[in-house]
Amino acid sequence: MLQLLVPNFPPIPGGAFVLVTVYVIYQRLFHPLAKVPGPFWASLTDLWKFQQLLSLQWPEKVAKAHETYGPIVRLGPNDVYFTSPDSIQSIYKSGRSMPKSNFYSAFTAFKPNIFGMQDEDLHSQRRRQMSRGFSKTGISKMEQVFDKNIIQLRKKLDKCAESQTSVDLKEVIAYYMYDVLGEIAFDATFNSQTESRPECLPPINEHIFLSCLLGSSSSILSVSRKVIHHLPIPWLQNLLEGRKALQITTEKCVRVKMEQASEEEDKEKVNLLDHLLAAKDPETGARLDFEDLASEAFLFIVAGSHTTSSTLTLLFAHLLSNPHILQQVVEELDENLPFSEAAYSDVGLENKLPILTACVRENFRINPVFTMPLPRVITAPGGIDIGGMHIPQGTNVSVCNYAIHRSASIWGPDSNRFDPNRWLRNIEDTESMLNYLMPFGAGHRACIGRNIAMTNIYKLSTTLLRNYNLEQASKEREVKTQSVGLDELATDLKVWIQKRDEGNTPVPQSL
Ligand code: HEM
Repeated sequence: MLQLLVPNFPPIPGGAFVLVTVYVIYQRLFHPLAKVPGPFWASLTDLWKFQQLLSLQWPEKVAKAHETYGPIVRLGPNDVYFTSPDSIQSIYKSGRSMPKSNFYSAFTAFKPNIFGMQDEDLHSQRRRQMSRGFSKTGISKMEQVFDKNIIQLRKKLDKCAESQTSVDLKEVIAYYMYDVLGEIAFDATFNSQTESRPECLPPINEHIFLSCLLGSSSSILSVSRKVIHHLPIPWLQNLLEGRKALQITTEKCVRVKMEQASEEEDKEKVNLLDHLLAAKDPETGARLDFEDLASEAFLFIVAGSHTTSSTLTLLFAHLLSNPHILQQVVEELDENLPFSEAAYSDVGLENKLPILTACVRENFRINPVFTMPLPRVITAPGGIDIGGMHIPQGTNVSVCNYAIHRSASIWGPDSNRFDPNRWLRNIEDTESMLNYLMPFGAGHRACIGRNIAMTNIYKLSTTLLRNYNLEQASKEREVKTQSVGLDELATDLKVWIQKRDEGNTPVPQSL
């Protein structure tokens, strides 16, 4: 009798249809985040994020979603993104009550390192163990490594100037920064400046892209990490091979360093790994094991080299695309720095060079390179209010730095324009704008390598702009980027180089 009343649907698709309908109705109408606006598909599935990452335009897509839906946007079934003015404080500066989400587990290559750790106690212990290496005193001991590598870079530029051949600044800066990182991280000599072959550069993009893709569906991470090895998809296998290659390089460097360290117990600690090799657990006195050391060494390369070289390349790209601003920077350098030093010290440069400083900040604002999601989990049992909306416990919440840096309600209607002058108007505006500038993240998990990055940015930009005339070889003026979670200039940055004589200020052709 029942069979006569119930239509004869094939059992599995029919059941699936009902389940999907119930799921959609729940996510759209009854889920605690149902009222948060956002793209339809994003409220149903993490695949929306996956797809945006695949487009290599993730930060632009997040900014666009904010433009369409407002300062609070649901970009995953359990993910909410913010550009409201209070969001940086609420999400990143609330300490341990907002730990990192499971997204970060996707970055684990050996053990979780300081970047990926979700255990807050372990994180603060590791950060203490590392902090001396990253301090101002620690960095001053690295100065000779920076200078030696700048001199090597200058030799390459001198040759190009003499032979009147163009040079790709993006490439030479990447070689410079990789060599610097190898030395300051664990005394390794990568020789990429000497070899000058793109294959010498580490496959950082592969590792970051793989991690961001896997992390975008963090609830199924333990399964996807295993399954991915068996998927016959060449580009995915390529990403896995990239991560493996990075692991092998790091393992080799750490083993060499460990052997040396056992012979040089009392030697002055200059590189970052030295400090970790000497670190002891405050309670047990135990040293870090090989995997701990390799995890952190892996991170130094991944987090330090490409981020800094991309930032520098983008800074040069913006200056070369805006010749009138470049000229102001060069005039400021001419007034403040003696001619022809091999490499300038960065001490005091930020105050001495307000125009360059404004350009550095504006470059960080318009093109922060660390644009991957930086999600935190709300652990407060009753949830918290952010941007005037109540967000329940267990939700992943993020600020995409690219999106908040482009928010017209914070930066004004010209928020998409590279305009360093916005930093030079008055001190009150500058102080308030700095609260919304977060290229290095914010709060207790913010970048520990910030001073290393800033030292290199100031040293290299002043040294090159004081001693060379640079002119973009291509007529392309628009600075286009692509993102695998870390952003970089989408094209090369070919320039013509001319060595400057004292007092020979460049006159850009387009002026
Ligand atoms: C322009 C260059 C750089 C940028 C834009 C940058 C950006 C960032 C950001 C946004 C974070 C925080 C991520 C989060 O909240 O999850 C971070 C963390 C970190 N960065 Fe950097 N970084 C740069 C250079 C460096 C350098 C040179 C090093 C080291 C050699 C470094 C090492 C680290 C480490 C170890 C962390 C984890 C800190 C922690 O969780 O306590 N970074 N970086």
